[in-house]
Amino acid sequence: MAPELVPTLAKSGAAFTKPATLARRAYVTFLAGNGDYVKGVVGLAKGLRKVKTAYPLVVAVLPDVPQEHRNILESQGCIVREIEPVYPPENQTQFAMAYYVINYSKLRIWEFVEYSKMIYLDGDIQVYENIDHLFDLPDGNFYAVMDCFCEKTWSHTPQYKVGYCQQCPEKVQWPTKLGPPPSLYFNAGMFVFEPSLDTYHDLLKTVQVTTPTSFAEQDFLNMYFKDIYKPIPLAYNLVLAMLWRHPENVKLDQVKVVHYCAAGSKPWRYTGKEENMQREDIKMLVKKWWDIYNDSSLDYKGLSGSEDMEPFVQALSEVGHVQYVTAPSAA
Ligand SMILES: O=c1ccn([C@@H]2O[C@H](COP(=O)(O)OP(=O)(O)O)[C@@H](O)[C@H]2O)c(=O)[nH]1
Ligand SMILES: OC[C@H]1O[C@H](O[C@@H]2[C@@H](O)[C@H](O)[C@@H](O)[C@H](O)[C@@H]2O)[C@H](O)[C@@H](O)[C@H]1O
Ligand SMILES: [Mn+2]
Repeated sequence: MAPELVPTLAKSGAAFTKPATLARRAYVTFLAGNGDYVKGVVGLAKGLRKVKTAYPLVVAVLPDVPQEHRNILESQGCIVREIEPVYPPENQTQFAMAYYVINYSKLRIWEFVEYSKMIYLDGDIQVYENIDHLFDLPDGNFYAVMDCFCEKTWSHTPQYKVGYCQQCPEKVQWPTKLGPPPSLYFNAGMFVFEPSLDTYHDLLKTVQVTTPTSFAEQDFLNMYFKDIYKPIPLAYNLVLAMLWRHPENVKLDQVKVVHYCAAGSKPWRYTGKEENMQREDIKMLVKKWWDIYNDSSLDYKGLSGSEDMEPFVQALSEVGHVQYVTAPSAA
């Protein structure tokens, strides 16, 4: 049964179109376990509300996410969808982080075909400026931001060993003796994609015949979407290590999305003890995350709380399954 669509009324007013012609778009994130990542997802839900996105946030939860956490997410206006885990084939691979094995379950989001276009965001991401315009990128491609190969987590790779990084390909040339340089490689913490059952079934079939590698489903997605991957600017997914690895590529005041993936940078676990965690920019970004997380004015107020919701909209929303799309206000 299609999930209850939680209408989000954009400040620009809402236009109604018949369900058949809805622009079915949503943000989606992934939550596993009964630990503290739920704080990341609550922060993300509040951050998206703060930037007045016109679209809902779907949370794909593994069965081990407790009901209490699901209730918290629903109380924050999220659409909670339970998914089954996806396990890679038995293997001897040493993942860069042991828990990365659970990230293969992200692949279930291709099954969410009630949406025509989705933006995936890790739970350790925060959106500080509206990025709804990314939904208008041309269909048929996979959009994401290029990653960096300079962190120790990459020390097992040939590019790290020769000092090559796609973020500065002119600095250390890719040695021709190693063949062609690696294809452009994206960080899988944020991407724009189109759910499709054909793609979904092919992904799951391909995973079972693909030897896992250290960055788990990120490596897999890069291999799978290599031919249709289109890089988008770093402003849409600032992998924090870029601040010390490639500062020349970062214009922090233009960054719209921050990915708290550097060791020790998860705001809800931040102690400041790890390498680079005492940097002023890191401390500022962690505070920025907490300011949103702690801002009760950003809590979801449900339908009754949307005082600017016209009575007509209120009545319609009570029949459920209505998704609002933004439209230029008449004024
Ligand atoms: O215990 C966990 C580990 C990961 N995740 C989800 O999986 C994503 C990817 O893991 P993580 O962001 O820790 O990887 P990183 O980007 O730091 O390498 C997280 O953002 C969460 O959305 C989760 O829900 N519970
Ligand atoms: O399971 C593999 C993970 O791989 C990625 O994280 C890594 C990777 O980007 C490295 O390149 C960075 O060096 C590292 O810091 C970062 O944590 C995704 O962000 C995450 O969602 C997930 O897919
Ligand atoms: Mn992440």
